[in-house]
Amino acid sequence: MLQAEGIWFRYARDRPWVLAGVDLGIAPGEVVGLCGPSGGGKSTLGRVLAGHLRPDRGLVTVDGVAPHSRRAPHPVQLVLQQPERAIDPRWRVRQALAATGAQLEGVDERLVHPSWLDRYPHEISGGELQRVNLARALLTRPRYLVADEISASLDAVTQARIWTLLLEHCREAGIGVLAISHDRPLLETVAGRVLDWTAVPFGSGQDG
Ligand SMILES: Nc1ncnc2c1ncn2[C@@H]1O[C@H](COP(=O)(O)OP(=O)(O)OP(=O)(O)O)[C@@H](O)[C@H]1O
Repeated sequence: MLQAEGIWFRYARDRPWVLAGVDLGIAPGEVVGLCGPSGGGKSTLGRVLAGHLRPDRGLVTVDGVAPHSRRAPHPVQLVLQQPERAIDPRWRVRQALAATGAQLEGVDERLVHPSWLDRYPHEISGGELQRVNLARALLTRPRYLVADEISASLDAVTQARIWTLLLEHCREAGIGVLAISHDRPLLETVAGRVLDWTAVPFGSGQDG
């Protein structure tokens, strides 16, 4: 179980709280959608869950344990909207995948076509690069995936393809997913339940 309990976070002491007492639980293999207003703190929560940001208060645990080892890949992997910002443009796809430390034989050809391996990021399409980015996260064998607007810049067909691949992999491996998107119909298609932060706003500037 991925559990976030009483998470408070702000980017600086003189800034308003972005997350103010957020609780969230995601079971293995469960797909949870998160939508809400722009600037509401969804991406911030994703970064806290994946260990990129440390909460000011509260705890994130996976099966009751707070992930902490810097040597092992984090059990919660974050996949972002712009894969070109996540992958070094000077690396070929093969090198970007190998940097995870995993064996490349483990790369699923449904996600990454072998012909892409010797190309640079600018030599494959945006949708293909996002598939490489997703494969990179999956190669670390995460327990949970935070998919933050991963298909927002893609056309409808590519978007559907990415989500089909992601859901297939996560179902097979029992990976829980937090899907963050402005696209509520998309979330209702991919997720078992959708949390709407419009109804319960965070980041409303509470002091605490
Ligand atoms: N690195 C940062 N430094 C300072 N403030 C930040 C930083 N990143 C985000 N913020 C602020 O934190 C708040 C929440 O941002 P966040 O990106 O988490 O919201 P969001 O719900 O994901 O928004 P969107 O739907 O537009 O992506 C916003 O007010 C934003 O300006």
